[in-house]
Amino acid sequence: MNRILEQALHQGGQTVNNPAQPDALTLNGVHKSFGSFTALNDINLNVKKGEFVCLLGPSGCGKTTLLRIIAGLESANAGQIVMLGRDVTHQPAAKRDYGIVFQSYALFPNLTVAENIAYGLKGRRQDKQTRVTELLALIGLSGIEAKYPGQLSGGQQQRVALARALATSPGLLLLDEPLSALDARVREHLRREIRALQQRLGITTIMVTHDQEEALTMADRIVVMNHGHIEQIGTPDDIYAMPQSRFVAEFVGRANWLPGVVQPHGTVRIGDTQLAVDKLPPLLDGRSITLFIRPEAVVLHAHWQGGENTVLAHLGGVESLGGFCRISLIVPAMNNLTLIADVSRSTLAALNLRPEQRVPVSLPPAALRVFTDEAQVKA
Ligand SMILES: Nc1ncnc2c1ncn2[C@@H]1O[C@H](COP(=O)(O)OP(=O)(O)OP(=O)(O)O)[C@@H](O)[C@H]1O
Repeated sequence: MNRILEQALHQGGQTVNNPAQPDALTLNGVHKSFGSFTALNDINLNVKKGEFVCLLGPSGCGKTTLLRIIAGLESANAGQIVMLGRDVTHQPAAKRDYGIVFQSYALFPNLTVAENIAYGLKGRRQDKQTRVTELLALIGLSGIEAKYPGQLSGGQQQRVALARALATSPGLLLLDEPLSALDARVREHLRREIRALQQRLGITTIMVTHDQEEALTMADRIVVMNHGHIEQIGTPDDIYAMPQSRFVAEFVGRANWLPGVVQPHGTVRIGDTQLAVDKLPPLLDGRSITLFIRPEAVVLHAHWQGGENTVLAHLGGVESLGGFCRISLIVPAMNNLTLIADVSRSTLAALNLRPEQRVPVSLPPAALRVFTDEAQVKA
């Protein structure tokens, strides 16, 4: 029997799901208020074993509060928390099987690396030493047992904090913005390391972040939060390509928003331009809607060839963003609307753009999504 499940049954935890295949974590209707302020409202989430889930959202959206509720460091006002089939809603933190890493390194400064890692371990001294050696090898820092946290870099301290969180082989790893105090280069490196380690160990992980790039590159699934509720749960691809709300579309990646009116024959009119849209939802005739398209889906042409959804634009500006370029374009036939297009450096070179030039621009019908008010409308 699974060690954690066995432990759960010994502890007398209530088995809620099918014990043969329980999810690593289930949240049912979690609610949290601080006085009259609602920090979390009706949070429902299932996390499968071995999954890496990111809680992503702007400052104050409730992601840390949710992580703390999962950890038992904060209590919910309503709802249920189930870990591996065991209802832990009313269990204290010490009875929940997880390791946690916080943003600030939270290592004991007066203890050595070995003592920090072994802090939560029980058993014989020799066994602890073996485990510490094992964990230091796992995080690529063998041989630093005797050092103190103050003698380590920020990235090294976070890796030690990670080793400490993994020391008891917990069923769940909770990470609260573990990389945000580090500089960009170390952050990127550690991102890859943490993800590789998580996959190697197959440990279910929930990470809080406000950094969309971190979530998109690390997570199996992303939970996008806003004002205490979940806006969308999906894979990074889903979240990026099929945002269900305007909030998600704007928080994750860049977007062009084009206000238009749906025409009876199934196109969308913006100024003097009629745009074809794949899967235009029915029942919208005559309604004002907003079209959404990602900047990299906008296609620029070196020469006018006409074609569907192709218009001429004035070049507004070109911004170099390292690996790619962001081009702003003003479209007279679409109420002088400004479009943003992201293109590779080689595409830009091939286009050979000149300031006075009119650039043919296509908006592929398959890349256009229809939003009314705040939500995406699907056909
Ligand atoms: N102990 C508390 N007492 C009162 N309000 C709180 C408390 N803890 C959190 N809040 C409020 O609840 C909201 C959510 O806070 P939380 O820390 O979960 O947000 P967050 O999404 O993690 O943001 P950040 O990235 O800035 O940490 C915030 O408005 C915060 O001010």
